[in-house]
Amino acid sequence: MSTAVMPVRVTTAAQAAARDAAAIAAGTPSYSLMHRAGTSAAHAILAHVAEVRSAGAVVFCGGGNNGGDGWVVAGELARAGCPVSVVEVAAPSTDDATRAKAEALPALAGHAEPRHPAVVVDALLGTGATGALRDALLPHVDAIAATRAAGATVVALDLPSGIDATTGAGGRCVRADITLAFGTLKRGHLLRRDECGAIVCLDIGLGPHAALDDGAPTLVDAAYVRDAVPPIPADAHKGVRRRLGIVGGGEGMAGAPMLAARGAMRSGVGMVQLLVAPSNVPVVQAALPETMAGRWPVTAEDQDRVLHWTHCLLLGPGLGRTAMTRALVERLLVEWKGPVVLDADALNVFEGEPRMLGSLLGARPAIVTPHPVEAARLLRRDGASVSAERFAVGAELAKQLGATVILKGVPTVISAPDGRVAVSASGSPALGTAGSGDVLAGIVATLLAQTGDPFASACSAAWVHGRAGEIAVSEGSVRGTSLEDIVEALRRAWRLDEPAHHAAVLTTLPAVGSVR
Ligand SMILES: NC(=O)C1=CN([C@@H]2O[C@H](COP(=O)(O)OP(=O)(O)OC[C@H]3O[C@@H](n4cnc5c(N)ncnc54)[C@H](OP(=O)(O)O)[C@@H]3O)[C@@H](O)[C@H]2O)[C@@H](O)CC1
Ligand SMILES: [K+]
Repeated sequence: MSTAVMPVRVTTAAQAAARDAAAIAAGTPSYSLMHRAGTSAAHAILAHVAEVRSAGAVVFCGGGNNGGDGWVVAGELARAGCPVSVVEVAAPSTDDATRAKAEALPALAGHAEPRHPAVVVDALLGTGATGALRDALLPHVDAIAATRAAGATVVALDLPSGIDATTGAGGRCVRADITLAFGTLKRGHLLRRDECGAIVCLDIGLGPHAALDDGAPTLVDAAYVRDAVPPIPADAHKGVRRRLGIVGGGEGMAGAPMLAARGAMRSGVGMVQLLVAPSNVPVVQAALPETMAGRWPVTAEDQDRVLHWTHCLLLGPGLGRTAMTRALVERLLVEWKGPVVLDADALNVFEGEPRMLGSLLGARPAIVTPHPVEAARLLRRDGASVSAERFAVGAELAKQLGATVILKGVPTVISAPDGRVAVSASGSPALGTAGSGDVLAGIVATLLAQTGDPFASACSAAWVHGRAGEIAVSEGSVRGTSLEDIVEALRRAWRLDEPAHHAAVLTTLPAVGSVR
């Protein structure tokens, strides 16, 4: 079992408040959390938008503690010499916000007003907001948007106002270029990447209370993957790097298993064997000469050959949703007791029968990789509700199947049958294309063959796949990035490096929405 450390949690509004409360109960004064949040935010603004020193900032403060954070930011920026003005949308209604305003006012007194501010700080609402934005705030949201249109960088404190921290719901809301999240990432951030811009999670001094054991998922990052996936030893041969059998590729669908094979080959696999429709064997062999190709294992002899050879089976890519598929998958799951990854049609043929699939999987290391529509099919519910409740649905499916579930999406949620949940937020819209899931399946099956740990393999594969998408896009554009580029970018993604950041920064996520 992996001993990986994943310090950043993904919380609901209530889980975020519980962490603040736990730190306060353990002796940290609540104002010190607000002060730390505000000063760290001011430092982040100075670091990200150098022009704020000369052009200044305008800070929109609401009446709650999010507004209090805004007052701390305003005071700190003024003390750093920036021109600063505050738009007080509501007078402070909490003791901490009242104190924050009182401490900021002397620094702001007599300060130059920014004429063309470089930064607009959104401190209207944070995790305490409920329901849609009240009408009284709409002119301020418009004013923030207008200043952004004039060239200012919008920095949201904790989260863009108007977005529900727990559900991501919300119609009108602030559109931020940078969101400075306090202590934890909120689910709403990951569900509304377009509005959050780049996300920087700041340490506000919650200490061990940030990791409160209340089921809040952990965020997968490069450090986790470095810990979970062992380096390839100097004397590794193809047996050490493991052999992977991929069963897929029905007529007209030879591409899917080949993409899975290419994901595997760019993730350190030792050998791949593709078992496809008889008519596809020559094309697969010609396109990927470094793999072995054969026909679906229908006879006992075919079956023995692959089952004695492989360390892990990946079933599904391009297999086709047919009675033959159901029979083949069932038979292989009975004959093969080792690790398996099931994707696409290997899942689709168990529509409405998760318990049946679970009994075939038994207690072996197993991973399923549905997208929301496939998960909906398995559970016989609608796809929209699966997306909306992805945190709960992933966990439910994992329990029913007794397998680790990668519920793909933005964000991807990984659930283990024992209740562990993680989130992978790496990625780019460039990954939203046919064949992307096949590449992921090849990566995850390789890691499962090598580590035997389904949860660590699933988390690591999801993160690396997303990271390859980020890298491919950073070197070009979303529109111009093909799956080819993403497979190629795995080479870089597997370096598992991450941007060096300041000690007060817990993690960063790049802006992925509205990026060309
Ligand atoms: N110790 C801590 O907890 C720490 C908390 N921290 C910070 O505090 C934030 C949470 O603060 P919070 O709980 O005070 O709530 P907050 O987000 O300011 O909103 C409440 C205000 O919004 C109003 N309002 C509500 N709904 C609305 C709507 N739909 N449309 C319009 N208005 C609406 C509501 O009005 P009311 O309902 O009272 O009339 C009230 O005025 C958190 O995100 C982080 O930034 C950090 O400093 C670290 C320490
Ligand atoms: K805000």
